[in-house]
Amino acid sequence: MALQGGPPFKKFRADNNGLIPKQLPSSNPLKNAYSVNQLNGVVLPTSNISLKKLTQSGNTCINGTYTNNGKSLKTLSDKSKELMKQRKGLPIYEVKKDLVNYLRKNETNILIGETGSGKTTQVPQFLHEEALLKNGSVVITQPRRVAAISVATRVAEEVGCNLGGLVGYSVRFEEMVSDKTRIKFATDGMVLREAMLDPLLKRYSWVVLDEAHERTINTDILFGIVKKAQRIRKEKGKEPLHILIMSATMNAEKFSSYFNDCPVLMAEGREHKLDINFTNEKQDDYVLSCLSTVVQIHQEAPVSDGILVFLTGQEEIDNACLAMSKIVKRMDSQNCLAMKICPLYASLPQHLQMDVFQAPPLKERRVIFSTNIAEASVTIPGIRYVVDSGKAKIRTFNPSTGFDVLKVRQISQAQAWQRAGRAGREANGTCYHTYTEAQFEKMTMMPSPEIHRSNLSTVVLQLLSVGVTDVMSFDFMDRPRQDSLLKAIEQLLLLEAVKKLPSGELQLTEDGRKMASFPIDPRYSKILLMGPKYKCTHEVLSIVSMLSGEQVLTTPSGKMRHVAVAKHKKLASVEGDHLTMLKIYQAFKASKQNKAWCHENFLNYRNLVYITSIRKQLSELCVKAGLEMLSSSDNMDDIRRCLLTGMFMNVAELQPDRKYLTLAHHDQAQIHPSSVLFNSHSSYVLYNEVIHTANSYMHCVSWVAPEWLYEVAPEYFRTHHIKANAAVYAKKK
Ligand SMILES: Nc1ncnc2c1ncn2[C@@H]1O[C@H](COP(=O)(O)OP(=O)(O)OP(=O)(O)O)[C@@H](O)[C@H]1O
Repeated sequence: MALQGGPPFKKFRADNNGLIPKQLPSSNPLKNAYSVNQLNGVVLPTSNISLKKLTQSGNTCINGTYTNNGKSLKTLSDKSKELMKQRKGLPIYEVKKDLVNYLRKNETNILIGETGSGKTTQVPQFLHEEALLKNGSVVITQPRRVAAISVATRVAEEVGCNLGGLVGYSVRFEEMVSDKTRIKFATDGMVLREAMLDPLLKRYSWVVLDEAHERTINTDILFGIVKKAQRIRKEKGKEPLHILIMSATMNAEKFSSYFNDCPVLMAEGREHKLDINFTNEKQDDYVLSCLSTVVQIHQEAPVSDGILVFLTGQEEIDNACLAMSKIVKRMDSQNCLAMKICPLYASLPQHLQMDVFQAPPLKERRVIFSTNIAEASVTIPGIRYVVDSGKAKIRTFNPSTGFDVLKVRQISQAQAWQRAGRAGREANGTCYHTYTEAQFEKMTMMPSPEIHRSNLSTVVLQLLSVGVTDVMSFDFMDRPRQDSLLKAIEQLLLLEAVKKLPSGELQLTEDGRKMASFPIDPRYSKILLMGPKYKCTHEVLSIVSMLSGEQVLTTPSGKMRHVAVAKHKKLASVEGDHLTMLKIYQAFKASKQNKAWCHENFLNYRNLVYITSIRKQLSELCVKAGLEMLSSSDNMDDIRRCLLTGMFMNVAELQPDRKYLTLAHHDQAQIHPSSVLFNSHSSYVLYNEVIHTANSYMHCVSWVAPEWLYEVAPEYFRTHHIKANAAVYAKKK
């Protein structure tokens, strides 16, 4: 069929004209792509054990009866029998006996196995079945909530229990656990929070740090925490804490050396074949390349074969979904198969995220456009094809502004491999990387540790709350830069979240302890803490929730653009973007969360619903922290004063040339055209972030009075001089 596609479609046409994506040998698709050993870039220490296919232990399911320590538990249903058959087919299951022996022998192990080999779902069950948990339980960390929930759901099914029974999960603001839970999947952030209350992690006999290669901040901190907990438990003669580090793609030598030269176990083999393809030529537009690849697959593959496409962010994904549905409509008229298109990103309401883990539709092809939240750990039913753009939004810290920004960047080889690994899980699979093999070779092997790319104040706060007082000498696997750590400490000192003891050690203040209980930037939690003082807890809760969610204004292109702009203007507040956010949130609540109202006003309904849920969760934490829930809906000044208590480091002053100068770093910046204050010239403004493109733009801006600055943070503004400061200061004196 003829697609009106243009060059990118052509590039992927399988028409033997030299434009077919390069296919690696199918007999051993990994051979010419990359293998675990190559990824390590090192020869593994000789003590490492390669777990080849060995005989099955097979002692957990005898004639359809599930046993634990020889005790018959229950007869398996047909579904469970089928699941048991699937389990036994997994490469990890085949080496169960050997693996369990090694795990029993060593307190710390590293396990490397191909994607889909069964590490995440099987190893925790082995620990339970083989009584390695003793009286404790195992927690398996995941960098993302969607993985924690979906894997827990699968393991509960395999074990034959309800979620929250023997198998449970714990993610931010949501837990499915009970006294019976022995196998718990949790986000790394949740385990870190548990460590704040119980630094020795006493309830666990095993901690499994899964997808360790991702090197999220939380996982990196956990490395140090579990290592220390293991050592102290040993010194105190307490029950040992076993540590297991797992991934398909990791630098084994580095991890082994950090964990006291622990052994590295390698489980070889994969259950299903995976074909890896690269393009022959560089692509100009990765979104278009992904769309054209999907179209090609859609024309050729059976309807039951699902496609998972990796793009970078919400907006791009929403646009890709829209573009795809238009393409399919055109194809429909030419008798093409129907397609169900699903977005998948973190700010999507959870029930929609989990929808993709349901069985795929029968008569439509399912195509999922996802961010990297589906990159590791997950098995999405029906996915046989992966299309990888090679890009992701990656957190980067700008030390001159003090802010983290998400930027579209090239992924690492390890991430490319993880993405490919989402196909070939239930059956043979194929991955199309929409970049050349030469481009792949140039990618870094591993993602750089997030701790090196982020605002460290949250990290320092977390370290202090788990009792690490000498932050500068914490056992980091990759130590953050000294100046970044010092800057983070300085920010926390300014926010009065920490204080310096005469010994030089840092101590959390009462406010700091409360701030650490909020899973948000310390600047935002400080604002919430100050809500009662300015009698506006409710208002700042709404604003902070809006700031923590995704963009709610939708601005279509074309004719409707000016209609949207006019509608948005009606919701604008003259005080600035923060109070505009409040107005929008309040109007949404007043509409009773009405979808049609959102549509009429060009607001993203889904994002507003998500923000409502964030607000609810933060509000519960405020109550837990003992904050008075006060409201001053008519006092706009006090609300901005309160915002300043956390954001006083983000103030800019108008200069005679009508540009602003940030007081923290004396950088020139302009108000971004999307701000309601664009074109206004208030002497002082509060901004949320400065984004550097060709110009430096302040985003999310509100005007503030100079005397408020002095009231809110007198010390800070004594040293960060403002023109009006001298007068105000003199008056106060
Ligand atoms: N929700 C699910 N539905 C169907 N099959 C599943 C599901 N979850 C897991 N599986 C099966 O179990 C296999 C092993 O999954 P598991 O997540 O344990 O592998 P893994 O080795 O941890 O992979 P990765 O390194 O990619 O996280 C999958 O390849 C798939 O065959």
